Amino acid sequence: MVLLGFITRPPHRFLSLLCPGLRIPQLSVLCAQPRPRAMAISSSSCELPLVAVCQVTSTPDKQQNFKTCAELVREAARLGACLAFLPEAFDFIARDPAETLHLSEPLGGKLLEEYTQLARECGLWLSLGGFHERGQDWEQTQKIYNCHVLLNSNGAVVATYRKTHLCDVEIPGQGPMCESNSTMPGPSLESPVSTPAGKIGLAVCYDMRFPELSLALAQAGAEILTYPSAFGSVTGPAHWEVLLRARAIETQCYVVAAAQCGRHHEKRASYGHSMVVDPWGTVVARCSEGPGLCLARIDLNYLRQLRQHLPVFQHRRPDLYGNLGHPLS
Ligand SMILES: O=C(O)CNC(=O)[C@H](CS)NC(=O)CCC(=O)C(=O)O
Repeated sequence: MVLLGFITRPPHRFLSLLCPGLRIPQLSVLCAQPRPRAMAISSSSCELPLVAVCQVTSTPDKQQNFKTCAELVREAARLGACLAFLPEAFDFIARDPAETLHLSEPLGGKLLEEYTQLARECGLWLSLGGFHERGQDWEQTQKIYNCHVLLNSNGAVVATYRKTHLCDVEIPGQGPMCESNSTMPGPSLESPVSTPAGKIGLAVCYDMRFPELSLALAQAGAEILTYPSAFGSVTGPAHWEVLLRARAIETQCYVVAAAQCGRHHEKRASYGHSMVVDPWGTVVARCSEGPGLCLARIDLNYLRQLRQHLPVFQHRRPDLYGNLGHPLS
């Protein structure tokens, strides 16, 4: 007999963990609870789209960074992923703003061309989480954008989002960050984009601290929120997972966060712990400290059921606090 019932706890679909940086043999199942029968009949897990999250330690060496990212993307494709996510600054992390500007390229430059070839070769979509982009106003401003670029499996640019909240902060113990020294804030949000894994809302790193942005993306139809990041080593342990899980729970979206990890150069290190969070707030895949890959299946039926059972978007009171997160552009 098949029991169709209320979902009493999040049904965990295929959850595997792959971190080549670790010594322990990988491909462990993160959550041991069996899937409720009612969910098992709604969709077979191997038909669900698989996404891969890549964790790297970018340095100022662009060619080496490309090699590392390309290896992970090829591995993601071999494992059956339809979409691979790379972190903020996947192209490079420089030692100072002058070097950042020097190493930056336009979207039509050589590096993006290499990623176009890679997407085509592997036949998967790529979220390039934070490209140091020389925009159209480069000649006047001599500043760049922190641009999240989405490529389809033909290597075509299907969307770009330029980070709107710049990280100008001074956290004791972490060293000052002043992104606006080299970077211009993006002018607008980007409507969620249809991909083989679901509708993706684009953001970058520090943007995750602004729930207004995630609400705007969710209200515009996002099913997956993406926060490619290079989180610091002090804010990381304190805030990273809490913020990502909060964004997932309150928007009822999957959250995919590819992260930088380890030491980039003598002055800078990142926290790592890339993860995928499901709309219930469960971390369904995660990397550890080192470079590597983790994978998760995206179950949009589960997302829709959860939104029916817990209809927070129908319970909002914009009459009390305004229509936060509206409109998109
Ligand atoms: O510098 C580059 O090349 C790319 N940009 C970044 O790495 C940015 C600005 S320095 N990092 C963050 O936003 C970290 C946010 C953070 O750590 C937090 O919100 O706690």
